Amino acid sequence: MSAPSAGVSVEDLRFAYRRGAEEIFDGLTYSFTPGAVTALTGPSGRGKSTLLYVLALMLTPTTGRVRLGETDASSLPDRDRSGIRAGTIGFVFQDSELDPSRSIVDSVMEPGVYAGLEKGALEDRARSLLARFGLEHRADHRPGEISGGQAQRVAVCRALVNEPAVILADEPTGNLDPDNAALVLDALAEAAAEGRTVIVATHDPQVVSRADEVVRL
Ligand SMILES: Nc1ncnc2c1ncn2[C@@H]1O[C@H](COP(=O)(O)OP(=O)(O)OP(=O)(O)O)[C@@H](O)[C@H]1O
Repeated sequence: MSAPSAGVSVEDLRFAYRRGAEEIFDGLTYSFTPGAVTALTGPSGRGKSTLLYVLALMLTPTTGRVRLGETDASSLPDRDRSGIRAGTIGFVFQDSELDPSRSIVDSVMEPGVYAGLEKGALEDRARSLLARFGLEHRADHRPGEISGGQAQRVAVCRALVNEPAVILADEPTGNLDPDNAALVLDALAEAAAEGRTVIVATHDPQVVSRADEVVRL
């Protein structure tokens, strides 16, 4: 499992989805604090999700840098970026993006399989995470057989399973009732307390009020 890292920062960041399209971020420079939950907030369309994708090394900045620890990750070749992503980053997608052909427990385990973790220990951890979020009875079902809110909690389990140094979550409470939202926020706060860097894009005032730091785009 990965140890918590020295953190994530961006320098003079700009990004455009296409050549000639309007640039997002306008030269953003910011260091995200390890051991803290940082909420990314601001009006729809400002680039909260895009910033998470850039931090996750899924999109390459048009200009500027993304650093993970001491590494300038934005300049690395694709294969190296995939390796860093698998070993260091847990990502909660806004719409869960679970593979319909896999069982829930297999979906939760998948990032650990990519990271080369031992199967038995990985399955135990996946099942205990599902139990924490009240989903142990859904572990052997498929994504088509669970609700949107349950899928969102599964996506959170998937992001936590590797105990990654960096956790990026896109509206992780968007489909949840207040009790389940609190469960997710407790888990993210606990991950931060372990020294991880936790960054959450959100419109949810409950998430913003519980965050240690807030970045408004
Ligand atoms: N795949 C894409 N191709 C082209 N433009 C995109 C793409 N995804 C997002 N955009 C544009 O980039 C800008 C930032 O979008 P993004 O989804 O990052 O904003 P956001 O702040 O997360 O919004 P929301 O709060 O509505 O989720 C918007 O103008 C959006 O239309």
